[in-house]
Formats: sequence, structure tokens, C-alpha cells
Amino acid sequence: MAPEINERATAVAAKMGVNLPRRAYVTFLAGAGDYVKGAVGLAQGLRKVGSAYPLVVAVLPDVPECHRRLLESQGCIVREIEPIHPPENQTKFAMAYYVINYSKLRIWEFVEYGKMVYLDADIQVYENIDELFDLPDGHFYAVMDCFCERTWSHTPQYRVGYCQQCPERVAWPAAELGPPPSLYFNAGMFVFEPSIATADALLATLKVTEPTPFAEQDFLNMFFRDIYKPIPLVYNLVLAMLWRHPENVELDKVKVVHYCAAGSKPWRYTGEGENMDRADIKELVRRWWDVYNDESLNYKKPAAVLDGGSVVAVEAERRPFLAALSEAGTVKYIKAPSAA
Ligand SMILES: O=c1ccn([C@@H]2O[C@H](COP(=O)(O)OP(=O)(O)O)[C@@H](O)[C@H]2O)c(=O)[nH]1
Ligand SMILES: OC[C@H]1O[C@H](O[C@@H]2[C@@H](O)[C@H](O)[C@@H](O)[C@H](O)[C@@H]2O)[C@H](O)[C@@H](O)[C@H]1O
Repeated sequence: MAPEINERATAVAAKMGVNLPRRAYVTFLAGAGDYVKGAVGLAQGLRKVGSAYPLVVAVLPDVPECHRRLLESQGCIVREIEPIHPPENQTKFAMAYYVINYSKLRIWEFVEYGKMVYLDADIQVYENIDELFDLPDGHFYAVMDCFCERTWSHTPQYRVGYCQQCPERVAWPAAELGPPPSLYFNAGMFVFEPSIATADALLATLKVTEPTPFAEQDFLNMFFRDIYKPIPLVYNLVLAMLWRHPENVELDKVKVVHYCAAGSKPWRYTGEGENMDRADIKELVRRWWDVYNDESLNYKKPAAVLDGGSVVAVEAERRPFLAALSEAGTVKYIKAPSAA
């Protein structure tokens, strides 16, 4: 649904003195490649677990029209964003394409929402996580990352074998390297509050910050260091945890899986690559495909509502509210036959 309709439905609600939940999940999509499958799978996964909030997809201009239509047909709210490029630099990013990930920072401009949960498109949600929206305001919530993969080989912690996931295994050599690194989160999933002031501060700070190998993830860790609050690993299982810190993982309790290990993207999975022949990886990839291929999870057109004669489509979670408006005689709410 286009944001202006979203705002009109909100305005109708406001007339009734009711603030509709200004909450949404948001993911990021760049390019014309196959990450769109991840975003579609995520939309279906959120529907399967009965999330009460819509999925916004922040798309770069290079995302083709057909991918945008596909996302809208799956109930996503597609928002084009302007790319953000880091300052000219000689940095060698951990993955060359990480340079595009700075554009993720545009989501702080989505101020029609009071609180959002960001999820990478290579993430799948297997249990309802709407409770994250009720975390106290004023903090940045995310799951701690792991420093043990080769992608971290440029860092001192990797060189000395230190990881925040098990600080007792190899003590940080404070005498040699000074204080240990601050708690560091994986930026594939986080809970945040959009704000123009924060968006402006992010961009102004980025302009004067030397890019580093983990691109916007490093930058966000620096920027939000003082208000960062770790949340349990169940909300973002970085796959490498399965072989790097199995003692920290209770797989049957994990709600969110982040397919970020090399070779683990389900839509590209061949079983080749380090650790990709593990039984747990094969099972997690199968689970992803089960959701992606489940046609019963396809988006059903929302009930339509007449507001002053014009049709305003609304998201499923607004139906009960609009039925109440209809009873109040404010709008005529026509339930589509398929609407539950
Ligand atoms: O070609 C690309 C590369 C990345 N992304 C987006 O950027 C996120 C972060 O990139 P990636 O998942 O590859 O990082 P990882 O967590 O796997 O290192 C992806 O999940 C997508 O949401 C995208 O849309 N197209
Ligand atoms: O642009 C930098 C990216 O950095 C992160 O990816 C990394 C990181 O998680 C490492 O800790 C893992 O070892 C590695 O596999 C993984 O690719 C985020 O998941 C991604 O959203 C994005 O911010």
C-alpha cells in the first residue's frame, strides 16, 4: 500500500482519537538480483507467524519495477530510498558489495513509524517476535555478533582468538592491546526509532568517518555504542554460532535465523562451502524453502473500506479497527468475501 493511503487510514483513525500502531518491520533491497527472494520469503514468514505489523521494503533505485510489483503483491509497502555512499576511501570491505549497505541508514527517515524492527533480506522469522516493539524507547536493540569467522581476520580480536561470545576462552590481552572492544552487534537485525534528527546526525557523522571493513555495521556500532542494549541470540542466529559457539545456541528456542554464512543463502544453497554440509544447515535451508514455497502464505487482498466514497485499502491488522469505525457509522467497511 502506498504510504499516502497508509497515512489516510491513520488520519481516519486519528479523527476517532485512536492512534493506530505506528510500527512496522523493514528490510532493505538493492539491485536486480535474487535477494528479492529473501524479501518475499521474509514477508511470508512474518505472515506465517501472525505478525501484527506490515513489512516495509526500502528499495534502491536499481531495484526493477517487476521486483517492486512482486513485493507489493506479497503485501509489502515498497519505499524507494536515495543511495548513501561512504566517503571516498581505500578501505577493503570484508565483502566488496558491503559498500551498498550504507544505504540501509535511510530507514531512519521513515518517521511515519514510531518504532521499527529492521531485518536483512537473508533473515527468516520462525516465531512471532512482535514483543520486540514493546521494548522501552530510547535504546538500540540488537544481538551480539561473533568474531571467529575469517571475515574478521583483519581485526585484533580475531588475531588473538578473542570473541565476545566467550570472553573467558581467550582473555583479552589488555596490557598489550588496551581495553577490550565494546559489545558489538550484528546489523542484520535491530530495533530502532526512526527520527529525522537521528537520520541527519547519521549522515553528518558518516561524512567524517573513515569507512571500515564491516561498512555500515561498524558505523552503526560506533554511532549507537552508548545506547546499545544486547538482546538474546534467539532474535538473530548468525549461522556461524552453530560451529563457533554451539554451547551458546539452543536451536529449538531460536526465533530468527540469519542466513549470513558464506554459501548459506537458501535461494542459492548448493551444499558446497565450509560447514554447508552440516545437518542443521540443511534443515534450516529446508525450513526456509518450506515457507517460501507455501502458497497458503501468499498475500490476500485486504478488505476495502469506503472513506468519503474513495476506496482505501488497509492492512489486515487494521480490519478490527475499521469494523469499529464502520459500526460508528464513520466509514462503510465492506468485508471482502475472502477477508477473515
Ligand atoms: O546484492 C545485494 C546485497 C545485499 N542486499 C541487502 O543487504 C543485506 C545485507 O547484505 P548480506 O545479507 O549479504 O550481508 P551478510 O549478513 O550476509 O554479510 C541483505 O540481507 C539484503 O537485505 C541486497 O538487497 N542486495
Ligand atoms: O555490511 C556489513 C554486513 O555485516 C554483517 O554481515 C557479516 C557479519 O554478520 C559478520 O559478523 C559475519 O561473520 C559475516 O558472515 C556477515 O556477513 C551484517 O549481517 C550485514 O547485515 C551487513 O551489515
